Amino acid sequence: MGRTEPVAGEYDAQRVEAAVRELLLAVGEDPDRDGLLETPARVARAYEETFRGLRQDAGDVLTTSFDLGHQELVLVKDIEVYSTCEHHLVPFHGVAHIGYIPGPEGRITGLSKLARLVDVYAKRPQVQERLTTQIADALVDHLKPAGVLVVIECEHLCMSMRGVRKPGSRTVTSAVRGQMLEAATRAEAMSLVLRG
Ligand SMILES: Nc1nc2c(ncn2[C@@H]2O[C@H](COP(=O)(O)OP(=O)(O)OP(=O)(O)O)[C@@H](O)[C@H]2O)c(=O)[nH]1
Ligand SMILES: [Zn+2]
Repeated sequence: MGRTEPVAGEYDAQRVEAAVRELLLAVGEDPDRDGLLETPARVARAYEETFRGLRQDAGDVLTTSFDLGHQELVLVKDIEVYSTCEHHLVPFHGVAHIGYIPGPEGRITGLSKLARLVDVYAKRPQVQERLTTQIADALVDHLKPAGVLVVIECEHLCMSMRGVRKPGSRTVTSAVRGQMLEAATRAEAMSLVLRG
């Protein structure tokens, strides 16, 4: 079912731990001081979660689908997104709005599965554009919907806490597929997304 995605290798916690120790040394810290002793192991545990999506694909989460014969828009708004910018390895975070119109086969997925799908792609080194299109394409592949709209709004900490230092700016990306490309349908979905 769906297109095959590259599956990452096993998560190597020991290697992450060694790399974090090396990183601390490289920035001039002492990884053997009291407060940092457990940090490499802690970061290794945390990164397992932060990058868990590398070892998952959409088929792992879009497991439940039902045939309800409903062929109108389904929109889930304000799904929290925490991802990691692949350029600086710092977080970007915000919300995703996912809308789809079931296809003639009428397949509907559980609402929670849409939020899980966001995490499959967010829990990887990412750029926001790719995150957006991967979610849309996964829905197309797995649910065969008549149309899909994915809108993501995020603040990138690489732009807030360092570099250009512009806290509060939000980046909005969208991916639109199928019937949702039609002006009236898209306008209806977007007005629901923007309605706060
Ligand atoms: N298109 C896109 N750009 C991103 C994303 N996350 C971070 N970036 C940008 O990636 C760019 C990397 O630019 P570089 O010039 O290689 O890196 P840099 O010297 O650290 O750049 P500054 O952030 O401007 O200090 C920056 O402009 C970031 O704002 C994203 O999700 N999408
Ligand atoms: Zn960045």
